[in-house]
Amino acid sequence: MRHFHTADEVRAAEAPLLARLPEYAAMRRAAHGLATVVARELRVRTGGVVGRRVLVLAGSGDNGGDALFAGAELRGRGVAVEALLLRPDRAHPAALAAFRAAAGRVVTRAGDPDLVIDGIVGLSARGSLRPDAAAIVDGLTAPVVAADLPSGVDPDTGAVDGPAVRAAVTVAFGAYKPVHVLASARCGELHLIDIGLDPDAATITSPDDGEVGRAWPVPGPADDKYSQGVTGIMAGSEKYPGAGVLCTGAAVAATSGMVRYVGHGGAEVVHHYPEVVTARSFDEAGRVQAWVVGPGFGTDDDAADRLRSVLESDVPVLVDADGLTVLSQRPELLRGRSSATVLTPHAGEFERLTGSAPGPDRVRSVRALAADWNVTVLLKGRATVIADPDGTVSVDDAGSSWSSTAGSGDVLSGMIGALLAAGVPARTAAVMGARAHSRAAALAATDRGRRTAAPISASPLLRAVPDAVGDLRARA
Ligand SMILES: NC(=O)C1=CN([C@@H]2O[C@H](COP(=O)(O)OP(=O)(O)OC[C@H]3O[C@@H](n4cnc5c(N)ncnc54)[C@H](O)[C@@H]3O)[C@@H](O)[C@H]2O)[C@@H](O)CC1
Ligand SMILES: [K+]
Repeated sequence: MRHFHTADEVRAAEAPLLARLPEYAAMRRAAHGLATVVARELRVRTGGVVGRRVLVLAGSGDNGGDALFAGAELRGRGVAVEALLLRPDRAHPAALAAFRAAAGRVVTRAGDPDLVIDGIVGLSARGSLRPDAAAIVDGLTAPVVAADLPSGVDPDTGAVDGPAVRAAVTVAFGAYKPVHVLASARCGELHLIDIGLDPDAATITSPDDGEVGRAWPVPGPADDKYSQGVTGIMAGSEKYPGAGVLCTGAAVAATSGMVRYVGHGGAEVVHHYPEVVTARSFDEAGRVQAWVVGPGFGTDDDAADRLRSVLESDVPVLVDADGLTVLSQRPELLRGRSSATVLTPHAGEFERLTGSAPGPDRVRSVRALAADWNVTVLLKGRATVIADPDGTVSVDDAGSSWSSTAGSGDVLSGMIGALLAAGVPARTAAVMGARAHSRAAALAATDRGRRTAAPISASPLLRAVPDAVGDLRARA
């Protein structure tokens, strides 16, 4: 499990550490880790360390101090290090003294370095890069190694509302911060340096692939089709039969139990998946352990009646797509639910549900909806944010955007529905489904082996689900 600590959580954990250690010891540990990573990057990228050129961009706080201390250490390893001080009058005094003592040069122009260390701003960052820093960063061509986090990106929300650093590598000090999962594309390759920080458990986490693989339900010796969970799918319509096919197919692929389909697209579904049992109505469906309701099933009064029937049942229900539109008009349908409810909106559906877009602080917005409506919410995105009503948040970083394609959400909801039917708790099911879904998208984009990825649609994504689950289980 990876934990992502907010700036306040890191500061709370920093206080006892700083009280215990000699002055600058924590910074020196951070700087040593940073210098080690930079030296490794120089070796990989240029074939050596001695005589290579590194530019340190140092702001006015401890983040600049870390970068200058690292610059001093790299000087000791024979690197030609220059430092550009964004606020020369406020540069970290001890770190600047160490840098000068190591014969580091302070310059006023960026030059032509092999690598850049971004020590402009760290945990105390507010807003995007200021114009002077933005102009310098804009002119860089060398790869950037960010100290703690890429400057200009909000540490707690990952929001970028103006110029910001795009790092090739980020070296996190003491703990991962939310920016590292919410804006992973800005961070590049991540390294964590142990500086002796021992923070409490974070409220934002992300499971490892191995944990997802270990928890994936597979049939045991005593299992039969019913004991592994029966998933009910209410999706698709005469107008949109594809949503029913994709959603049902994903439930079939995700676990080994049984899938029932209810709706107007039964013939299409059975044509693709003969193992699916169909019914015309909810009342005729038979026993189901979790429902997925909404993809492509319409938003009229009939759809609302069907949604009501499902929500009145006492099993977990996932509401997606058209189901969310209906719910946004009739939130009272959730009243009295005795079992878990999972809502899986994209940003537009989120706005329909709450009246406002998720905004820059996606974690806060998702938490608020989950608490207000007493549901588990999964907000889709490159970083998918999942919150329980008690405020616990999991984030799945897809690592790519190949799944941004029509019908991909229907696949996701079918997979999560099957996990719910297998008895996996709501937030865990959502985060496991999201992880397998992003893995399947990445596998499909490379056709499970092609060297260069290419765009995909939802059908190859769905076909890659068993390989994705197998991959995750292999990491268990
Ligand atoms: N306290 C410690 O002993 C440790 C601190 N660490 C480092 O300290 C960093 C935090 O340092 P600080 O709290 O001094 O603050 P920062 O270095 O993050 O920021 C310094 C100052 O920059 C200004 N600033 C804010 N947003 C800005 C922006 N967008 N553009 C330009 N300037 C901006 C603010 O005045 C802020 O106080 C961490 O990220 C980490 O790198 C690590 O060395 C670990 C140990
Ligand atoms: K930084």
